[in-house]
Amino acid sequence: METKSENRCHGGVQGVYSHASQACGGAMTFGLFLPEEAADAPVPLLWYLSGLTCTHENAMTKAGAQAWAAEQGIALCFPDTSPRGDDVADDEAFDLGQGAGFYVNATAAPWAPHFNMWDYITAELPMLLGRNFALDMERQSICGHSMGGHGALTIAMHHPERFRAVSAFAPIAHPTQSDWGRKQFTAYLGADETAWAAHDATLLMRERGFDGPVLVDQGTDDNFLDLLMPEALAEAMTARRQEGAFRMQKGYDHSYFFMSTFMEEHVAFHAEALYR
Ligand SMILES: N[C@@H](CCC(=O)N[C@@H](CSC=O)C(=O)NCC(=O)O)C(=O)O
Repeated sequence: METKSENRCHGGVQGVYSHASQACGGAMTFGLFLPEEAADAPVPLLWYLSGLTCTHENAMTKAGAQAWAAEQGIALCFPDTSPRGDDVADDEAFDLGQGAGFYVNATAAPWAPHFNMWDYITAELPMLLGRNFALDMERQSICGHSMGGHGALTIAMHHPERFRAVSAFAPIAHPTQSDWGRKQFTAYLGADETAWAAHDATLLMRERGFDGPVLVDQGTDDNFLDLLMPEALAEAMTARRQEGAFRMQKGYDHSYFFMSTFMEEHVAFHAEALYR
């Protein structure tokens, strides 16, 4: 692992690190914020999964999460959203290929050799973090935005034993029925739609739900509402009687102004679950 940068931040350290990833077949970069408490003992970890076009840097520099994580004594991990590099497949569109890994393991050409973000986020990166930093991996929680909200919800519902809580900002809520999902699943997973269901938050909510609290915030003025399909997830949460809250926030759009507004509440929500 290589340290790219470390900056003092809200009494702790905001680091950026790169490492050779087996899952993604090349170098991957991530951001990790450690609060000052990590100097003395392992601290709980909150994952933040980012959306389309993002690297590890967008949320790290625009969401304002470190202030609230420092207050709660929680670490934050900001992974990249896809494998990168000249030898990695890509597409001209911003919503496919590099910057758009969709948190799945690709099985179809030309994506399969590198696009294994599911394994990267659920297996390889947690192992690396646990071995190299003062993190209490028995206390993890996960959140994300848009494509990252989809990733956070689907990963949490597949790993309820690992994550104490899950939250999402404007998640891609029903990707098997949206052009943000159908296009990428066809490319990464192939045309057989039975392989897609495991990566649809609404279908997973209907089928199994999450064994812990769920918080979803969605802006009413989001320019991508038709693609996100929040109503499907809200309906599934209600039908399952899922513990949690689904909030429509008046006037907010899809930008980081939205996330930074509600980040304090999301971090506090996770802190409550992590310190219970
Ligand atoms: N460039 C695109 C819009 C891309 C966009 O809005 N990306 C969002 C995530 S969307 C769902 O996953 C984002 O987080 N962008 C990074 C940022 O720093 O805002 C277009 O022009 O339509």
